[in-house]
Amino acid sequence: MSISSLRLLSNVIAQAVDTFEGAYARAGVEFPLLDEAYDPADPSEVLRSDPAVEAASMNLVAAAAQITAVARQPVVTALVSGHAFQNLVGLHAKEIAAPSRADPGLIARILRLLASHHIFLEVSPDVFANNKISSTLDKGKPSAVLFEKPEDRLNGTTGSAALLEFLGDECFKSASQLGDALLDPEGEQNPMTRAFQLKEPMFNWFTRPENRSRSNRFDLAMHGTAASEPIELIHKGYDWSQWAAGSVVVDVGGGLGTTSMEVARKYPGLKIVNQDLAPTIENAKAHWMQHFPAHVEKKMVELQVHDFFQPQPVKNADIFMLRHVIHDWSDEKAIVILRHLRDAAKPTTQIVVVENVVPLASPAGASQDSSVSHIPGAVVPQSPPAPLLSNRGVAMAMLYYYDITIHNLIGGSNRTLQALIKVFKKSGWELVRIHRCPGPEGKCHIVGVPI
Ligand SMILES: C[S@@+](CC[C@H](N)C(=O)[O-])C[C@H]1O[C@@H](n2cnc3c(N)ncnc32)[C@H](O)[C@@H]1O
Repeated sequence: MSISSLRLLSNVIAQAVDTFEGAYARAGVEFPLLDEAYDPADPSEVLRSDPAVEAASMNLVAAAAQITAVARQPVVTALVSGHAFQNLVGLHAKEIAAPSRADPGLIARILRLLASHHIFLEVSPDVFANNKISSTLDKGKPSAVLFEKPEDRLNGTTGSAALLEFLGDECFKSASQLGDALLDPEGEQNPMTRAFQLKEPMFNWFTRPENRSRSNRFDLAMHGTAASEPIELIHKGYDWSQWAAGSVVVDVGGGLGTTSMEVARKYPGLKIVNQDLAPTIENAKAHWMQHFPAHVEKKMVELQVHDFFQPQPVKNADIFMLRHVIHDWSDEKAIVILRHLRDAAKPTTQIVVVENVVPLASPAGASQDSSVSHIPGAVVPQSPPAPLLSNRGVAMAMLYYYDITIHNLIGGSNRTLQALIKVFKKSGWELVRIHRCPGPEGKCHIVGVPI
């Protein structure tokens, strides 16, 4: 990369800063400070989801990461990346070292590492406080209460802390086995199976009584994905209004039913069937009674135990929705799931797969290739400014981290469009349309009809 490319990157950064400055000045609010606690309702945080601010933020993150990669010694970048898994460990400030009976010196060193990544503040030597980033994980309870009843620690939280715990536990421990599995082609290929000595896939293992707290944490963690992917996005792609009252939406592997609940709130005439494994459906019943009892009382939602590797019992579905489900599984298993839905479908049934379509990092990456350009929504409308990577690099890193994490846990993958088309076709569905939701993550609603 030449010096002029560095200049181009710094121009991208300067332009993004201009956009931030203009938007905050016009709204008359201060830009949020990192040293303050996080409050999602604060106008300065709300303004972050303004489309222009969001786009500028993506460019700024991508350019800042790219200019860092160029400017820093390559070996230092490689070594810092090699330690990146440590960023996933969320810890409290020094004063809770006593109830946790951890070594306060070690706690301080870990917190200092996090503070160096702008997570927590070291306000004076060995004294740490929350900042905006660490406070997103606050469980809202004093540490004495948390340690008195650790099994209740996540109750009543948004799910962000549950998601981080899941990343630091099952995901991190599984990731430690990825290299060994790769270099042992004759041995066990699934990193989580190696790490936890499993005899069954993660989700079946979760249903064991001794894993109830892991399963509860996972359900809450999935609910917590709403923090980075606002739940209203379900209305910003697929057109739910095309379906008359009485139409049946089956949320396959729906978890607590967070997404179908949002659909039902806006279209209360739709009948929801939320399907999942038994322990999750038990949690889903409590979740719906707490958050949308009216729909339960009107019998407009059925919370049904169903294993999606078995024939689909609902034969009158208008929509089968699968959010973050197909990406959990290998092609072979995803085809079994979708084939059961195809066998139960009416000619007019649609499937709506809610997940990301992975852009390649190559120059053609964002738009995929011309063989798919006839599919509405296949081509990404906007390319990032040069010389940013076509997939916006580190600004989209989460997508690629999750891709590898899903592989480590259960052998699934975040798929490219071509891979999705293939899986749809092999299970009797034609991928007809993609709705790209606004926002940094680029979540897609991928629509299929029976072949
Ligand atoms: C990644 S989560 C997504 C949950 C939900 N759709 C959401 O977006 O929050 C995958 C879901 O698939 C469920 N699941 C896994 N194996 C299953 C099976 N064999 N049958 C039914 N559900 C299953 C899990 O319990 C979990 O709730």
